[in-house]
Amino acid sequence: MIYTVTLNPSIDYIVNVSQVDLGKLNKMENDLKLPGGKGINVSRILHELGIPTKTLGFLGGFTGDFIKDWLINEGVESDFITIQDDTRINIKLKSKEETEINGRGPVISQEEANRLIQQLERLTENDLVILSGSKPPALPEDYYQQLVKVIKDSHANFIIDTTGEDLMASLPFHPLLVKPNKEELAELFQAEIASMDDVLGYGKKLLEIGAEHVIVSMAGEGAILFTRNGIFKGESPKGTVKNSVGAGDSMIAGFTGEYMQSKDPIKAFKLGIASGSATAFSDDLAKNNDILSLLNKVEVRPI
Ligand SMILES: Nc1ncnc2c1ncn2[C@@H]1O[C@H](COP(=O)(O)OP(=O)(O)OP(=O)(O)O)[C@@H](O)[C@H]1O
Ligand SMILES: O=P(O)(O)OC[C@@]1(O)O[C@H](CO)[C@@H](O)[C@@H]1O
Repeated sequence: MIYTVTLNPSIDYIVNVSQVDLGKLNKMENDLKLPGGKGINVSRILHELGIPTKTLGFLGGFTGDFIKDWLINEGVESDFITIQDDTRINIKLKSKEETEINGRGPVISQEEANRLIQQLERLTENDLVILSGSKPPALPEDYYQQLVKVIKDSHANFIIDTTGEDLMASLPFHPLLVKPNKEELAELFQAEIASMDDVLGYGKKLLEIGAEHVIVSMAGEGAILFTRNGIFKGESPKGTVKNSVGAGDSMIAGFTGEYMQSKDPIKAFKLGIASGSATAFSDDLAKNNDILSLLNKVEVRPI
C-alpha cells in the first residue's frame, strides 16, 4: 500500500481578485474551498490514477471535518488521528500574481503525536510512505526523524517532500525520491542556484548523500531527474495555468504510482510531469483524463 502522511493538512481557500489594493476593501470575483496539504494532494492524485492509497496525519475541528467528508465523497481512503485543535486554513490569493498565506498549524498533543507513530509501527516491507509538507510547530523538532526511523525499522520504503534540515537528515536513510523545486534546493544548500550547472551540481549531491532518485522541479520549465544510471531533462507540456497549487504533489503521485508498478524511473518521470502539468492547468487537482491526454506530449531526454 502507498500511504501518505500530512502532518499539517489545510483547507486551501482559493480566492480570485482581479486587482488587490492593500489597505482597501477588495471584492472577490469567485472563491473555492479545497482539501489541502501535500500528502492529501498526493493521495487524491494516486486515487485518480486508480492506485490504492491511504492518507494519514492529523485532522481536527470543523476544518478537519470538511477535509474528511471531501475525501469520503471522493472515495479516498483515510485514517487520520483526530486532534482537539482546528486544522488550518491556507489562503491562495490569485490576482496578477499568485500569493500564498499559509497557517502555522494546530496544537498537537504528545499523546496525539504518539498515535501516528503507533500507526506506522504496523507497516511492512510491502509498504511505501510519502511524508509531505510542513510540520506544525507544536510537534517535536525531530518528529520527522522519528517517523523515518519507525518506517525503516518496519522495513518499509519512504519518500520525503519537505524542506531544510528535516529533508537533509532523512537522506542517509535512502528515500526512494526527493523532489525539491529550485528555491528549495537553494535553501537546502544555502546556495544561489543561478544556472543549469548549479541545478545539476546540487541535484547530484542529493544522490551522493543518499537519495535513490531526485527530481528538481522547475514549474513551466520542466524538471530534471537524477538516477544512479543517468540524468534526464523533461519538458513541461504547454497550456493555460489555472491553479498551480499541488502541481508538485501531483508530480510525486505520478512518479510514485508508475514507479511502484514498473520500477522504470523514466516512465515514472513522464507520468510525474504529465500529472504536475495537468494540475497546473486545472482549478482543482487534475483528473485522470487530463493527465493521460498530456502523457504523450511529455518529452524526456538524457543530458
Ligand atoms: N506553469 C506550468 N506549466 C506547465 N507545467 C507546470 C507548470 N507549473 C508546474 N508544472 C508541472 O508541475 C511540476 C511541478 O511544479 P513545480 O516545480 O511548480 O513544483 P512545486 O514548486 O513543488 O509546486 P507546488 O508547491 O505549487 O505544488 C513541473 O515540473 C511541471 O511538470
Ligand atoms: O505548509 P506546507 O505543508 O509546506 O504546504 C501546504 C500547502 O501549501 O501545500 C499544498 C500544495 O503543495 C497545499 O495544498 C497546501 O496549502
